[in-house]
Amino acid sequence: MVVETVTNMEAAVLAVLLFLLLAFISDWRKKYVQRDHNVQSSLLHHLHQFLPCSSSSSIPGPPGHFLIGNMKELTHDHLPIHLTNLAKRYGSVYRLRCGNTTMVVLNSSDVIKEALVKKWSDFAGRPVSYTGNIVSGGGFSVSLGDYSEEWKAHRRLVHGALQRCCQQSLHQVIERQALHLRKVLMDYQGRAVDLSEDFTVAASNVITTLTFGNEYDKSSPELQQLHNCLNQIVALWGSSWISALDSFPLLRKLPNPVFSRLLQEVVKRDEIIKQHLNNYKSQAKQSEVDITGSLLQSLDKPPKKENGVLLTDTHVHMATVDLLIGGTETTAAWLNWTVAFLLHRPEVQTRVYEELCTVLQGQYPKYSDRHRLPVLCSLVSEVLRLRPVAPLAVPHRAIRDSSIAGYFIPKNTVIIPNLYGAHHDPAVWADPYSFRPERFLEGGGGSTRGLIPFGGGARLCLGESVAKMELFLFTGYLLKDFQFVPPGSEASLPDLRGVASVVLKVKSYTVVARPRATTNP
Ligand code: HEM
Repeated sequence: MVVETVTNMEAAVLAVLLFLLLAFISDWRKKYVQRDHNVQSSLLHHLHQFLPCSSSSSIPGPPGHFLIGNMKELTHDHLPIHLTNLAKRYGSVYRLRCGNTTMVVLNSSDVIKEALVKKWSDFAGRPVSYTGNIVSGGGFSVSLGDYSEEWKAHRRLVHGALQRCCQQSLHQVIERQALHLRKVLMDYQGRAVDLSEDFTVAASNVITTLTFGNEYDKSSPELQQLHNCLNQIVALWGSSWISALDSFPLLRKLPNPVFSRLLQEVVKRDEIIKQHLNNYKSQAKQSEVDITGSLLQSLDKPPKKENGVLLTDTHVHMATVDLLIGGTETTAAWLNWTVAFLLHRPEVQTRVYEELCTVLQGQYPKYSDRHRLPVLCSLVSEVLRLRPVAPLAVPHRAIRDSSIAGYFIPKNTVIIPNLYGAHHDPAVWADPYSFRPERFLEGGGGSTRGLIPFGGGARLCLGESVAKMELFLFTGYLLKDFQFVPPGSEASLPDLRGVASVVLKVKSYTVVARPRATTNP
């Protein structure tokens, strides 16, 4: 015990010295958010050398290096692919150690469902951290808040508001944005363009309409400010300069401009959201079909206490942050992937278009038409399978001792559900790396039962119903009116490997949206 304390102290002192050294020799004041990943990785790599490794367990896993454990495995630029490759050697459940933290990576839909769905109450926690606490406004967010009575009441409140709005207003809101997107594409008049920003604006407008009662133009300074701020927070929080603070508390006493910047962005975020919510409250049009209206009205209704938990404006505030962050980049990335895959297999586009023409005879699809449009649905499912946009979900934490696939999992183990790996499991999917939507059609051999793009159990994506309606309607509207073609030769086809961060995105590419002959200008 004494030896361990001394070792920890030495490690902390060495870490501080190393941190200072690295801080001075690198030009870290410049562009520290976008700066190269290698410098950050090497910082963590060095710092983690000084952490003690925990004792071995029977769960298989790659051998750890002296002092740094398996840190190197986590610094790969495409982590989901790397973790999936490790599963080929170590099986569908393996462990990685980083400092004092043991992570268990789950790589098949069976083991992920065992943990997240069957044993949901054992694995519903989130890892608690110093910086996570700051980003989540003191643990008040649904996505990062740890499992507790308060968290349950909060999630239930937001879930209820989303359900009401799905039933009453969501369809209309998405239709409006899909028509707006159609106009934006028409205005490009067949020029080759990168559509990623237009997809982001469309997805974001669905959420801002539901939360603030407002939609924005691509050029709107308010929208730019909101997106920049939220994207900065996600990028800064993911940087190693920040995660080092969680592992090495002593570093919190040192000046850290990246951390100061994170604090500033969080303050800015909170000001923006507060202002929008205040504007919303002063509007005459607030109603129960908006998420915010619904949330606020729930707070106003006595009793405010759910199971002894008092929900406040802060919960509404953080729920808005959750929905904006969770509901914008994910949906937008999925739309961008869909067009990218369609450029590689244009005959799939033709099949969807023919189905839309035959079944709907010139009308736009309604969500209730989905049972009559199996080809369109198969496209949605296949893109969700091949490129689950949240490829490693959000880490879970074991809140008590438990087991997965017969392995003992001690309390506080961090669980990484590798959704990307599960969706490429050759035991479940024939030819798993190929884009073949037809696998989901009758006789195609694939089943949506193997899909888990939204996670599962207590932490199932809160926006699953919103997202499913968006993916179906946006794709149906776009493919009814446009044929997507590459701007030039085969060489201009998008790179399908992707860039993996919290969200798995396609590398930027350009495309021509050619109006169909049947499309009215
Ligand atoms: C293609 C679209 C989307 C995908 C693939 C997706 C996927 C996911 C995944 C995998 C998780 C983590 C689940 C876990 O921890 O096990 C998650 C969480 C979450 N998502 Fe989504 N999501 C999408 C769209 C949305 C939308 C549109 C919203 C909001 C309207 C949203 C809000 C959230 C929230 C709030 C959480 C945190 C839930 C919690 O911790 O309890 N997501 N999502």
